[in-house]
Amino acid sequence: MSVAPRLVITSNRVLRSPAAPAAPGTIIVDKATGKIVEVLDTVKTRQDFGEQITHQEDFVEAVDNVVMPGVVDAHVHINEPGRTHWEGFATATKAAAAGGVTTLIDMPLNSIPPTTTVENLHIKTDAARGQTYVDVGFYGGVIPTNVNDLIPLVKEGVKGFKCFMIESGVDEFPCVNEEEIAAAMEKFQETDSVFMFHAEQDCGDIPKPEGMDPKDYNTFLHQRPQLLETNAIRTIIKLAKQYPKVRCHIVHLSAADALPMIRQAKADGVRLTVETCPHYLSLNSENVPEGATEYKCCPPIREDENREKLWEALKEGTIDYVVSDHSPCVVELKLMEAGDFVGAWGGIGGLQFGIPVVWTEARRRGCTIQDLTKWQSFNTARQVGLGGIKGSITVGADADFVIWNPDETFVITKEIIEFKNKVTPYMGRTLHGVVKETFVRGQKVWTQGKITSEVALGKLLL
Ligand SMILES: NC(=O)NC(NC(N)=O)C(=O)[O-]
Ligand SMILES: [Zn+2]
Ligand SMILES: [Zn+2]
Repeated sequence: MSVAPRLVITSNRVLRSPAAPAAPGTIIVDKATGKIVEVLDTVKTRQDFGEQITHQEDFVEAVDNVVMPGVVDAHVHINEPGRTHWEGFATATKAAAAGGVTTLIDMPLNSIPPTTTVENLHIKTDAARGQTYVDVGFYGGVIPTNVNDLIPLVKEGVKGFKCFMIESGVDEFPCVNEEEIAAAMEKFQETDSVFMFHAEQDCGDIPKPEGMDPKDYNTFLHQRPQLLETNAIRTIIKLAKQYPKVRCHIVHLSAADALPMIRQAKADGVRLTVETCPHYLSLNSENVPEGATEYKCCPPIREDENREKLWEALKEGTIDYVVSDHSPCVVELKLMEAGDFVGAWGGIGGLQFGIPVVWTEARRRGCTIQDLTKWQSFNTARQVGLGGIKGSITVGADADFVIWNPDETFVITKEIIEFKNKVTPYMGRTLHGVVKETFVRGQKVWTQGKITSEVALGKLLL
């Protein structure tokens, strides 16, 4: 009688889902399908599995390291094709694997062409195929001219749509006005697709930075006040009420001033979800060094007091989850030598460091690994329609795991960064939370600081 080969992982700290704390467990995976077939609540031994273990490395004893559902990073800019020198599929997904991210969802802009038509989506997926070390899904974009492309993109399997309410930073992806948003909502109300907003809206109230020092972070902060975010979010909530069937989502929330409005909208039953990012939860404007443009992103990193309010909102569930918004560019466009905050590209490189950046802050606020799983794996998976498949360790789900040590620290250096352009505001920081091994559908893709799969086995999720 032949036995089905298994991968077995044991640990004293298995975190199955946000519903229960870490506890001893044994996870049994069918190697043929990459699915979890059984989860036991005791730590078994190698002998318990006999011939079901065909290779020594298929029995993994994590001991006191945490075994958690792989992170689902639902907001990443991979700029291939067209701007592959900014970021490509191979480098981005290696960085993901290194950071315990087993699924990422790619944003529709910064690659050329942007993902705004079915044809463009195919150009994107052709570029991705065979290059990804983790699983990758795709968002479509809403721009002024593609209202008739939206439903076809939904049918192709995009995981949602992003639009901008202010210039996006790239010419190929223009922003939309209220009328154009409403026209897109007409389409989306027949679907379950999520409509995501870059929520900054200029109602003629941006002060010009004239006479201000471009190397001073406050000059940039002054140009992107909280008001832009509250303007946009007020508009989004108004439109969401007009189209109550449409799932609306605010990406990368930075402005705590918008929280009362969001709380009220959620209490009123508006279909609204909200994300924030590790940089808004860990960095503050008071500590941005002069000319340090690696900190520039839109909306901006704000004051420490604002950051604490974001933490409160995350803990209470007003903010639903945390994503990287990894949006890098080539070093030159960061204008680091000039230290010009006004002219530099806005976007932060941070994929790979989501777990340690959030965990380092979370642990000193009394949050748990359960919370982290909810914010970075469970809720994000559910958001993009992958609940039950990704984001939890449960029978029938994909065997996507990150094994990590929450108590160990490490230092971020250029040498350990896997993403293409080694620019990040976290450089030199000592963080808690060391990723040891990453598994995607039962295959070990990362161990001991290295990629372990010789071929890129990531799946495109369409
Ligand atoms: N063009 C961009 O990638 N923009 C991104 N830039 C940031 N966040 O600074 C974003 O998500 O808006
Ligand atoms: Zn954005
Ligand atoms: Zn983004």
